[in-house]
Amino acid sequence: MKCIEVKDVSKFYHEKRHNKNLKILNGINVTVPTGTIYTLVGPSSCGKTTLLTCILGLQKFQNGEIKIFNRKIEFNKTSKFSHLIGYMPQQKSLPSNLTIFETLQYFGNIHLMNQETFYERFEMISKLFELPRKDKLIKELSGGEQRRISLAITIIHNPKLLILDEPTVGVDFEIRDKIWKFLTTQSKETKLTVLITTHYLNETEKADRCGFMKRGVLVAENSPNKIIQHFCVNKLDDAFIEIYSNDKTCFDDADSNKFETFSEEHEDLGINKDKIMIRHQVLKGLLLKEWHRIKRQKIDFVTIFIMSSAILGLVYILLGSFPNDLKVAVVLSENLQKCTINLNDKLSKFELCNNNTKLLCEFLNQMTDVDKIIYENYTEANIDFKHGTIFGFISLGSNFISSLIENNTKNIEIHIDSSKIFFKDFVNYKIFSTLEIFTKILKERCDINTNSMLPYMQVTDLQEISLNFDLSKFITINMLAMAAFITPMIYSGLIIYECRSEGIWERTYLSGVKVIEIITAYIIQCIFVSLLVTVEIFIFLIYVLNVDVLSHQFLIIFILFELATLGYLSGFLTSIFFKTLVGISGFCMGIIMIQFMASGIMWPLETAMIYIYPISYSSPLTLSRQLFQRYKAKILQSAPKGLSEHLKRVVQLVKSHLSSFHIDTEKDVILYSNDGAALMKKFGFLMNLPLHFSTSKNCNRLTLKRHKRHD
Ligand SMILES: Nc1ncnc2c1ncn2[C@@H]1O[C@H](COP(=O)(O)OP(=O)(O)OP(=O)(O)O)[C@@H](O)[C@H]1O
Repeated sequence: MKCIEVKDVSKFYHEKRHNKNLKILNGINVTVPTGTIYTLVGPSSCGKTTLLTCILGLQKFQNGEIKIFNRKIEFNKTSKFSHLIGYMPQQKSLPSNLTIFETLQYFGNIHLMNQETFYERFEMISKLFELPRKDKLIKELSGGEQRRISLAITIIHNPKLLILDEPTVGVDFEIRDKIWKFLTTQSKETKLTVLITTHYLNETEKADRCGFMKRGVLVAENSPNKIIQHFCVNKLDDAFIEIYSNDKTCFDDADSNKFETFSEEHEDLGINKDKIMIRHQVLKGLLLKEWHRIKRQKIDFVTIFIMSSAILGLVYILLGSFPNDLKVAVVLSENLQKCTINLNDKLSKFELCNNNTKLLCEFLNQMTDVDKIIYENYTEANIDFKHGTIFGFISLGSNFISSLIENNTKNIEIHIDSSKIFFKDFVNYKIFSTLEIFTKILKERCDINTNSMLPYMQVTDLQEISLNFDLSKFITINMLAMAAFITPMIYSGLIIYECRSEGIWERTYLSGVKVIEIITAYIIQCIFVSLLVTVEIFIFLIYVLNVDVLSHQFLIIFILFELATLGYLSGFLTSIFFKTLVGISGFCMGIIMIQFMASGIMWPLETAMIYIYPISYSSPLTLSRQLFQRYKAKILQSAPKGLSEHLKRVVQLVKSHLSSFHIDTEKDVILYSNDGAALMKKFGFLMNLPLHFSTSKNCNRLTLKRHKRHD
């Protein structure tokens, strides 16, 4: 009976660079009878591994025919033989973070072994190959130990055919002897067929037949003894020299003819006719392996997952807050330089109101949160401003106070670095609010009529006074989406890379695991990871950041989950298209950055050119943003600093003048008064301020409408 039959097989690789075909196998004929050990020898690169992978259906070949168990082999369709074949590749192909037991259990599961048989085989193999303690991690084993584990995997399911690619490399003499004893007894007692490649010719002598390959051609095939006799030498080593140095051949056709042709008997070997689409035990094996991996890499796993919360935490800490200690120069004319900034003295009305220097000091005192640097000289301040060492400067003339009261703005000059857009707004805001407080002081403490001062604020250099510093609100929804997307993407991309680089997939596939089973296992992992990220972000939002998710919890959960799933799938697809770590991580970063830019997180999309829109609208982040918008979901930081602070001040100001008022930080600001004319006189200036409000007047009501925001 022939177990393997290779007839006239040729294979070449197309070399793109040289545009020519590189022939690796050239009309190879190999016959391996059932119950025999066949060694394939030959110099490095002669095509031994290529032949084995063609036999296993892992590689395509251009000409010829290969049969195993009387069945024609087709590329990528060997799963029906999986339980009959054990393949040990040249690379170790082991999951480095699993223990010896877990590794063998994984292969036991995907081979559908029942528990009892598995434990029996495990004990037997452990003794036979003198395996280390079963709870030792694969990565902790020596090279020789790992080879033994690799061989143990190959035979755990008691296959009928073993295809071993240099199994004894790096294995000590004693164990090598044991392995060969095992192979020879098994071939005799259980009709095990073994096709083995090796560079050790002394091993070859123990085989029933051996084939010598040279540059893709089988140049000799016979039993070791017959080859020795044929060349009239004492050892195979000498025959090897005759074959390779002197270009001699040795075939004995009679030998192969003595084996019977294929019979229907092979049908009884139990060709896999499994019709179940997803086998429970296989799925369990796949998931268990991933679970063990997560367990072993828990620090990496937790670190990746904490990233989501860390991103959000940083957004809340860093964005939307006021900048600290921005250097702002204050140029004071000579007679005002005596002013000390930290003047906190409780001054009497007379001392304060009749002394411009004191009033100025009070004015500067009100300008908090900026680092005020006093300059004596306008030119010096201007030079420093141009060099960028100070962010802006205010030059106050000698009669600044009186001119302020008289509504004469010539005595104040404000320069702000507008290239730093957020800071510009902040400094504008600071100056505006300082003036606002200052006018209040003048009014309340000095009884100075400040009404005439109010219009002053319209004519200063403060072109764009943004009262709204709740930047975090705009960014948070996007960041939330980003955080949910990033972690699963990176996780799935890297996990798949790790599996592939370990070489586990090839072995898993050869063990008969179906693509649908692998996909199902990934979907389950995807759901698990996405749920984890969703729950993590949701808990972080509510319990750590104290974010009010209002009544849109389910929408937020849905969007987070959907984004995490899309992130996971993106990582999965990335790792399919890119084979290297650099490719996967680079592409993941690229996708993240593209989404970051194109989804309007960084800058409103309305400003983008129209051809960016397709990219933008294909981004999951844009879609989720739109969902938020559509359902008017609100995610508010517990205390959006800028807006609420400012509005509180406006409220105070308004309160002191108006009979009733209604204000809501999210809605329009509506000011009511019994006297419409007085209302407009006192607060008409608000209409001219280019705030984030637009205004409309209606008799006794002044409405400050919030502009539509991009989020
Ligand atoms: N994907 C590929 N593309 C191009 N050439 C390849 C590819 N895979 C293998 N080869 C070439 O095919 C030849 C045979 O490789 P193969 O691995 O079969 O050799 P081998 O006899 O098993 O060598 P060794 O004993 O060193 O393992 C080598 O020259 C190798 O460079």
